[in-house]
Amino acid sequence: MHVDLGSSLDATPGVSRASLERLDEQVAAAHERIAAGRDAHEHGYEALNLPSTVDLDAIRTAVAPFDDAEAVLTVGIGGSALGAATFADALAGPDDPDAYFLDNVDPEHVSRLLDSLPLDRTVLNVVSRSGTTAETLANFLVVRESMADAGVDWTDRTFVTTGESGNLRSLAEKHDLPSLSVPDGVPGRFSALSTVGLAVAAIQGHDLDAIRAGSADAAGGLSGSLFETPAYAYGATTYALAGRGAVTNAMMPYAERLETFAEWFAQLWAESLGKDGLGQTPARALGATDQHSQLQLYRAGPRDKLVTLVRPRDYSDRAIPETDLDGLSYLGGSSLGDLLDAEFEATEASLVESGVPAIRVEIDAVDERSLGSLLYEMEAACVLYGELAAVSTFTQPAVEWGKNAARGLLGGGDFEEAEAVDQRTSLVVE
Ligand SMILES: O=P(O)(O)OC[C@H]1O[C@H](O)[C@H](O)[C@@H](O)[C@@H]1O
Repeated sequence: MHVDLGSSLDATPGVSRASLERLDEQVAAAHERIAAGRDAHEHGYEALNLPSTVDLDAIRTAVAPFDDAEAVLTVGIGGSALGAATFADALAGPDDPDAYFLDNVDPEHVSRLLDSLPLDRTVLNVVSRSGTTAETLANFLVVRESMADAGVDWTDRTFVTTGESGNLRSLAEKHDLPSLSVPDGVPGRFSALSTVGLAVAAIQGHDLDAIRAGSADAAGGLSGSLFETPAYAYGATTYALAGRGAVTNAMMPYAERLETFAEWFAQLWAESLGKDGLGQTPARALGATDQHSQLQLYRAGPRDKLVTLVRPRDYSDRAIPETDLDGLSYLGGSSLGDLLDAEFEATEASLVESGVPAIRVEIDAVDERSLGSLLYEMEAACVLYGELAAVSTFTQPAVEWGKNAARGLLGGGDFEEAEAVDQRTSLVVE
């Protein structure tokens, strides 16, 4: 990824080149810590070793029985869905099996989706690192029943990705299902480049080697200076801006195919860095669409934001037909890509003009190699930010609290968090 920090210099809030140079000493120390964590295979840091540890052949072998699939339905949530969905939405071609994701338990949505799928030609991909997430297991039971009702032997159509033990692992063993393991030490939101994120890409026929090559390039490029490492430039600058008041980070790709990437980024940034009263709220926007809605706030609202503008440098373009319609001739002979690029640059300039910090992130193209690199570098940026902020990047106690409360309410165990539900105050207005 290519990072241009220029539009964040001297904004309000903003950083100066001198302050980034001072911060670079802390970046060097954080880089040492990250390298030591990777060498010792520590929890979380291990995710940054995935380019060399992921077993692509194991993924290909696990999905080989499903080479006739017309659709792949992933049942998973959070880190067990968003990485795979990012690849699927970015890379999908017209002849690929369709990818669907059940990452919610909205009953109407689940029923409608199941009614629309050719279940006898669908692969069911059940993913849960812990093997205990209620939404995932409930959806799995519902899909399994639908398959049975449709006369489909679900054991022929299902594969599982989970930890070495737990409910899902036992189920896979009991029914002799093809399965993959979630690698040790890799938290869900850092697992896009592992078995968790790559199995759907394999079923869709995408180039796993190129994804890995892109992430390996990025891993090889990590150095002790933010001025030499795009991932650290992004992580250090977003950290510095948050400390100066930019507590919201609007992630705004200018490519429809990267819309899900912004969702993936939101989980990575929010769950990893939202600790101890610190963090930076990820907002999701899409260029150019959200120029016509959210940009007003970004430019003229509270001075608590930075905008990350993302775009591919190369894409297949489409010409705009010539026209003699009054006032529109300037569009004719141009292209949709020219227009989108102009919108990107105009938006960046408008933010600079009003003093709002922006960071420009460019990738070569929306392809396997660039995505492997982009996801790896955003993970490295996040880990660096967490080191600089001294937060526990790889845990999510606040999320676990809510999971326990919900499980307790459903009678899934004795969880004291569930008591808080009865203790809430209500103030009803009808
Ligand atoms: O993969 P699972 O164990 O089912 O977890 C799925 C998700 O559950 C929780 O909400 C965690 O906070 C997320 O980080 C995780 O990605």
